[in-house]
Amino acid sequence: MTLSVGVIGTGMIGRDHIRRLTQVLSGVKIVAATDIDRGRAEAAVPDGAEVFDTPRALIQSDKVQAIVICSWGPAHEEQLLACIAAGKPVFCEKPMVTSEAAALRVIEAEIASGRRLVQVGFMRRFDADYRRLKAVINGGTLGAPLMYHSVHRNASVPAGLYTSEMPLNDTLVHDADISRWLLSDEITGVEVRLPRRSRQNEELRDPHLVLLHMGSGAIVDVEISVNIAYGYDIRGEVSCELGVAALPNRPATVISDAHGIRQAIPEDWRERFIEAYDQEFREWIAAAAAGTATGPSAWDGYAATLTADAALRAVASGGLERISMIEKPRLYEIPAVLAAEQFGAPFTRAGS
Ligand SMILES: NC(=O)c1ccc[n+]([C@@H]2O[C@H](COP(=O)([O-])OP(=O)(O)OC[C@H]3O[C@@H](n4cnc5c(N)ncnc54)[C@H](O)[C@@H]3O)[C@@H](O)[C@H]2O)c1
Ligand SMILES: O[C@H]1[C@H](O)[C@@H](O)[C@H](O)[C@@H](O)[C@H]1O
Repeated sequence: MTLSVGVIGTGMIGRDHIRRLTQVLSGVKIVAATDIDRGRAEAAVPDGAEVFDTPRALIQSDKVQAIVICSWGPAHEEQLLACIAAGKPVFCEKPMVTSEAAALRVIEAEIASGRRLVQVGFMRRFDADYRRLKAVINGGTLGAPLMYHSVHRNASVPAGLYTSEMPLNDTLVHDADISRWLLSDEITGVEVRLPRRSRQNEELRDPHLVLLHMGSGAIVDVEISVNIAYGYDIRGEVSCELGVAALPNRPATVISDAHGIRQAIPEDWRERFIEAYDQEFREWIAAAAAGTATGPSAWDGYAATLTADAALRAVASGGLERISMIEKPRLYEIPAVLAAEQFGAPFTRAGS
């Protein structure tokens, strides 16, 4: 079966996803698109695909079986709710939504629909290096994870479009999600420290040092730098009781010349996570063709939103901001057998 997909939002990542869905992956075709800038959608779609005037018309069209949302965060809620109301599987780029109330509305609608329809674009979970790191932690030979050090550096961010809240409600959401996933834990509190401000972009508060307090007592520190100039640099290291497990450096050609010996650094996320995005969509296509979703869920989108909100409050208060989640609905509990298949054996202490 070939899954017929409609794309909402044909900006930077929307076009990149259209490229992978038309040129890289199989079992899928782009049949429709829409963007508030109609010309942009027309330029982005393959021949034969229809450009709709509104997201609602695209979602309700009989020719569209599943939807990919790549519009701006504040537009996601309405579009997600329309997809759920139409009973169609939907891949939604992060952030899933931009408020706790909106996240709860999405969760409530999905539960009422009776099955998972929403997959959130936390692509790190599909990256082979992160998956190997999680398998090592789950394997238990290093003992319990105590600290996770996460580094999230962007070379630059678009002036005027990327606002001062976005390091915490747009960028940090990836680190929040991967921390929960790697440590199989929930975030219960957030602190933010503001170092000396970078002169790279005087308009923005940058960088941020964020501390995520996990339910188990583990602590995650996250460096968010969005004007680091030299490239897109993502690092991660988990300190456990008996050892340390870290993401490897990315393989890149080693260049030797008059400036020394060096390796190129990815320019942005499209290059660094290219295989992860491909895998994320491979798994989404299979799930959507079966009428459902896989991987990061509306529950994970909700958790990331709560973390972003708490981080913004922590900047204002200067202290520890607690997070309290609703009880996890059964829809979002991964059946144990599936979890073991996906993530390796459940975590056990070494020697136990
Ligand atoms: N997972 C990742 O690593 C990753 C990377 C980049 C962007 N993103 C996310 O993807 C989304 C898009 O980011 P981008 O960088 O492509 O932004 P962008 O500004 O380049 O593109 C967004 C597009 O959506 C359109 N749009 C906005 N609101 C709309 C609406 N209500 N209806 C129809 N079209 C609408 C805009 O006109 C624009 O063309 C954001 O939520 C962003 O956080 C995720
Ligand atoms: O939308 C992008 C994207 O999510 C990237 O992965 C992240 O590094 C950027 O900070 C963010 O602005």
